[in-house]
Amino acid sequence: MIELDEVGRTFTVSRRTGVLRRERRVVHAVRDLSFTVAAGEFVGYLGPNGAGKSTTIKMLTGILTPSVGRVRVAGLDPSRRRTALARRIGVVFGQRTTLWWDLPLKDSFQLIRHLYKVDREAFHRRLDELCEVLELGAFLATPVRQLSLGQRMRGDIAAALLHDPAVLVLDEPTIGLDVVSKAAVRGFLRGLNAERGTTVLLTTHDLGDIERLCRRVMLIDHGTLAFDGTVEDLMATAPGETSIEEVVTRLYTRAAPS
Ligand SMILES: Nc1ncnc2c1ncn2[C@@H]1O[C@H](COP(=O)(O)OP(=O)(O)OP(=O)(O)O)[C@@H](O)[C@H]1O
Repeated sequence: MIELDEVGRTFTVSRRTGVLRRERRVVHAVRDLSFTVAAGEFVGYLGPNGAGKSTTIKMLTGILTPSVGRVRVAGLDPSRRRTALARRIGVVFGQRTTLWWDLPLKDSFQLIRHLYKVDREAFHRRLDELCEVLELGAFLATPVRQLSLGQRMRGDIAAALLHDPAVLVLDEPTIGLDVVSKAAVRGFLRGLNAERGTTVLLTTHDLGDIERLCRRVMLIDHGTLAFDGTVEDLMATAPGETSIEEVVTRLYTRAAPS
């Protein structure tokens, strides 16, 4: 469902070093990154700040084009087939909303139905299901700006799934949520993957998300894949450690590649 083959992405940044002088520097946000995610997998994508996670997600969703290498999502090249891909992928950014701030939640959903050209009957069926499992009923008529963070996040997740995508990419979906809201979001995502077979790629700094949801974990560091395996394999990289926080801290603090 997701394929990356020797993908690299660089950015050129320039900074002023004198009155008339600028220094240009190439940042390798992602380099030589290869992995595949099969249909129905639930994969955690971990890495320290600046490791290259968002850059990867932006390439998967077609926002950024790779500098080198090949990306395929649902068989499509994301940067060339963004419209076709939009029908197959759902994306949730925990730090931003895709909903219309001043509109009631249900109006945002209607706009999304039109944008994605979702058939009216299929839309209402899907919305009813999502309202039930995400418990949206009580605030469907509330403007998004009046929603609590937990309510807004459940609204954003529903919005990403109204067109029933095969792949869901989540960027920190539980950030800032209290324990009850976190448990609700996690329970929903687990059910979505188990019951509908939706492929999920989850980026998070919350290792509780990883422990509770992901069978497989990929860890990116300095733009390259530093680990790919099960949570048990991850724990086995630091024998004697019992907490995932400690194991991940060890991996994050390893020497940077030259
Ligand atoms: N538009 C850009 N221009 C220049 N450098 C960039 C740009 N976007 C990302 N970078 C650099 O690429 C590297 C990877 O950034 P990226 O945002 O992908 O990391 P991340 O793993 O998502 O980090 P975080 O966990 O902090 O969100 C960083 O060194 C960052 O400064």
